[in-house]
Amino acid sequence: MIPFSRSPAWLQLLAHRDALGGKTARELWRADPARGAKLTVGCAELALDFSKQPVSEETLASLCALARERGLPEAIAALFSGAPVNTTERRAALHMALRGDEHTTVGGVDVLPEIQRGRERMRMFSQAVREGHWKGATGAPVRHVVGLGIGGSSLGPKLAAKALHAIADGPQAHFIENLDPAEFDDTVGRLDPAATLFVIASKTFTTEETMANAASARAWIERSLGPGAVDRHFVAATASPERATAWGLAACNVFPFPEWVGGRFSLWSEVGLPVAIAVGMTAFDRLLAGAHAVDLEFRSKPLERNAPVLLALLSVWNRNALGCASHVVLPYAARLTGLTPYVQALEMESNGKRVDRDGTLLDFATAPAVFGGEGTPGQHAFHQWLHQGTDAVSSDFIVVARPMGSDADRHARLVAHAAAQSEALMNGVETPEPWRSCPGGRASTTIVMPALDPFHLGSLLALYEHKVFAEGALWGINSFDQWGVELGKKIAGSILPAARGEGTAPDAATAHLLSVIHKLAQSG
Ligand SMILES: O=P(O)(O)OC[C@H]1O[C@H](O)[C@H](O)[C@@H](O)[C@@H]1O
Repeated sequence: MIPFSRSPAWLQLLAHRDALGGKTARELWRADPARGAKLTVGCAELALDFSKQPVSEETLASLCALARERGLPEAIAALFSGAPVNTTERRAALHMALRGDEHTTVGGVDVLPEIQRGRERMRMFSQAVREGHWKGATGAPVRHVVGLGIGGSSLGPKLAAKALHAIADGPQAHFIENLDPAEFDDTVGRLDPAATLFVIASKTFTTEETMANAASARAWIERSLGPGAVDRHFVAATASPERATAWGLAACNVFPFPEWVGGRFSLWSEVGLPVAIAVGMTAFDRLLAGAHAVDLEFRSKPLERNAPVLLALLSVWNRNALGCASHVVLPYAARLTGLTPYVQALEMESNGKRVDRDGTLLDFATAPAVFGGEGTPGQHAFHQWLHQGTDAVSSDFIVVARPMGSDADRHARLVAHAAAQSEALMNGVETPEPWRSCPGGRASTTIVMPALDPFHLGSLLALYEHKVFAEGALWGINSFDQWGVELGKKIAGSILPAARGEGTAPDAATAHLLSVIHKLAQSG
């Protein structure tokens, strides 16, 4: 395939950009006051307002031509077919199958029966825990469920548990990710072991942080309830069930999920168990249904009205034509605080790549740095950089239409701030005092959710998943592997003896750093 940077449709887009002559969304709005309706697209029950992006209808048409030239419709079809689109690991990426009821084959095997079995086991187990039929070793019902996982095995459940707090009527969900034992101590310090259930979520069941936290949790349970208590206080969600049983879990406490579920796409699988326990399986089903509704649209809607595709095309436009090296995700909802790290992992692990699917070094930029955080607190922290910093940046605002708390007026104020920020970023302001002036011309999309509930949350997350896949397909990269994270893990292993003070560091720079750390450790 011709590299993205040399594809004729892209070269045409660059010429179109030059012809636009830096026209901003503000100028485009002046020229066409009906632009709002034309550039607002529905996605399941979400609405995406693209009208503050510096694009004309012609730009969007050319971007869609780029998508066709890059084979995006074929890539979407391949994704849904169960083909091994994750080429370096020779795996399908079929997380969509977890939220639908279609027969899809992977390697000649229909995956639906296995998925339905898994969903049924989740339903029965979460119900038993929520209704108090599943009891701890002392006979006490579960009041706290603690997810032990990291990365893809934690970000999704953690985000969803917090986002759905308003309907969480089961045991309280907690999450421990860090290798730093302080997080473990601080979390379990407030819990009663007799009423605590741990869900070890790890696709590989080898990840250092998760296994360290699982070992600490087992010691904590055994210390107060005895060695026999493990069976009543631990379950696992994993694609390596044999490792989980080798760890000491009864086979009936292991909830396996298939290899073709990528870590950062695993919320929809048994990894979502802490969420199902906290909000109930009916609500979890709605989360799946909301995501499924987006899957259907992504698969079948024309590119011109296909929201994940348009998000991806605009991202490529901002990144490669307009030079935005960073992208901010700004949910105006306190309960959506987990969205930014979730999207960050999705985008940066999937598309933070420097070679294409054939291994050829790329000569164009890929994933932007993603950061951000909830509005309005971010307005008092990093938004200054958005308004007056020297770098080009694009933004996603996420607004919930219906009030989330008890005070409707405060919700109106929250909405006003979200709208004000995107307007200020687009329009800027010119004043005689240069330090007050804001240049404007910053691109943003606003995603409106009718309500913060399971269905719309599912839709929002699937929207981002498919955006990231489409973007990777346009660039010609494999969005489903993450080899870059392995190097640091390997080096940490070789440094560990020296970090413990029991060996020599593998290189001079590390030896120096460890000596500084060890010296300060002893100084207290
Ligand atoms: O689920 P696990 O096998 O424990 O993996 C947890 C996480 O760690 C890895 O290093 C990857 O970077 C993530 O994509 C993955 O989700």
